[in-house]
Amino acid sequence: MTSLTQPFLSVDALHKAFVLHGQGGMTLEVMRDLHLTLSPGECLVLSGPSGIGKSTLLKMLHGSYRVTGGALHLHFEDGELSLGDLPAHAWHTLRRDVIGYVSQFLRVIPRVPAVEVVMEPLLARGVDTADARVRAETLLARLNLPERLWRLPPGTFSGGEQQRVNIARGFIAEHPLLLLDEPTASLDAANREVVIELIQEAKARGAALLGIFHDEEVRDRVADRLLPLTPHMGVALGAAPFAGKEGVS
Ligand SMILES: Nc1ncnc2c1ncn2[C@@H]1O[C@H](COP(=O)(O)OP(=O)(O)OP(=O)(O)O)[C@@H](O)[C@H]1O
Repeated sequence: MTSLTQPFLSVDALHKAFVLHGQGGMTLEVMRDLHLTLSPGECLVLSGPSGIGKSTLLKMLHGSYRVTGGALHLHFEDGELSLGDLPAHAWHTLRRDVIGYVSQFLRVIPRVPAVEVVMEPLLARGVDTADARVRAETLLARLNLPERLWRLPPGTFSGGEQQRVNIARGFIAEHPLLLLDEPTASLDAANREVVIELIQEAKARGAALLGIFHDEEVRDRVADRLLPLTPHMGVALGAAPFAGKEGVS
């Protein structure tokens, strides 16, 4: 991968509609004319009421939902990449090397121990197994996951324990773009603090972060800007600078 540019991500006139095949092909429009830019080292936080399309935007940026109009671009020093028309194998490479995603819930794989779930993104990049294990254990310890759990599959872990495995897996590979969908939702205060630190460290190393945080304290401490999504998405290009309150323009 080559160097990142300013902005690193741009979203122009984005449109999303779902076709509901179970409802006679009815169309549900959830996003219209969304614009945003995101630079390296910056954390942009999406806000707005439930159902407005925050998670849908992250899923389009991670390739799990199709874009129905407009453009998504990543900008590198030697050119730009349009995410709207990428083949599946390109998404695989992009998710491995460029775009990380931390959702609220861990996708549990039966029989795979927690530490291996966390190591996997590094192994996919060819990092040596011993090195990957040390880095995974360091993160799990930092997130206060008891050592006795590291070698167990996380299927039976509590919600907060699973979420910490998920966070470790999401942050371990230091992706240049990180999508965070309520990563602190079921964490206690001490572990929320660790996640805030991980986000601040990611920003310091130049990662661009786009997140959803319902916890106002976390949001206020990590956000450089807020992007309030409004019905029908008349959202101005590049949201207003963040001044500690939602919707400041
Ligand atoms: N796969 C899908 N098929 C059909 N409709 C969907 C699909 N995914 C999301 N939607 C709809 O899109 C709208 C936006 O959902 P989304 O999850 O993005 O909202 P949100 O802003 O993240 O909400 P919340 O804050 O409650 O998580 C909702 O009306 C939802 O029902």
